[in-house]
Amino acid sequence: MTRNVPSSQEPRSGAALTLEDVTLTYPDGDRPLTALDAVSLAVAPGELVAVAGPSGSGKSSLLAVAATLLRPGAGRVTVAGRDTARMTDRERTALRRERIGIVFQQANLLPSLTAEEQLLAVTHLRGGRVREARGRAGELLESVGLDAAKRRRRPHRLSGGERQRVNIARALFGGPAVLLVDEPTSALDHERGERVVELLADVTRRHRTATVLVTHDRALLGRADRVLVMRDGRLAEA
Ligand SMILES: Nc1ncnc2c1ncn2[C@@H]1O[C@H](COP(=O)(O)OP(=O)(O)OP(=O)(O)O)[C@@H](O)[C@H]1O
Repeated sequence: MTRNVPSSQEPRSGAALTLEDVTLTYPDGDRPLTALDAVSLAVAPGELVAVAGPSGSGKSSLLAVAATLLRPGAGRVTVAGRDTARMTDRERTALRRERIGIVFQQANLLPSLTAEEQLLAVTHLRGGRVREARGRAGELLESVGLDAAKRRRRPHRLSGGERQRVNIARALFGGPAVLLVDEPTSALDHERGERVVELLADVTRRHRTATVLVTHDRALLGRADRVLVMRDGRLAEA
């Protein structure tokens, strides 16, 4: 279902994620390579924005800047209303942990932990109470479609799609304002890929995350509220 979300790329007040005129260059011999060229984007809570575009066009760079993993050479990135350039490294790390959920292509799950423990490890890292977190971990895994038996399985006993569901539940566990997803279906067949994108649309609405989904797969774009295309480091409406 497409919802009535303003289609402007201009940063709006109330957006959970904004990029304003963001430029990113990588060193490349004598001439720096411009991976992001004056990119602006605003994503509202509960909105799913898909970014398509050819290989090497800058999609992963966009996610890395939004995740505050790379600092732009120019422009501004705000997350949950905070200007990330004005933060110390420590504050940025805390912001990333607490407000940003990241889902990469491969579900980077720890082989020795059960699905439930993958989520609880996040609590442990943050110094939270594992006992209280257990109920929430169970609920989240249930909500992404893992029943009680599967929640007790280690990754090698889960399917690729189920592993990606655990990955999504883990990214949601801390209650992020922003969810950044890079090619989540690249290791899945088409039908499983579609179901994972359906799930992303669903969690975006239920958890009110500002979600950016990078995908090569044009067939998956129909689930997004907005589709943008990256070409040579520039972002445009599809
Ligand atoms: N660490 C780096 N150092 C130098 N150049 C880089 C680096 N990372 C990416 N690039 C270059 O920046 C450009 C954008 O790369 P990016 O990975 O963002 O593209 P992409 O659209 O995500 O590609 P793909 O769909 O193949 O993953 C490409 O020309 C790439 O070669």
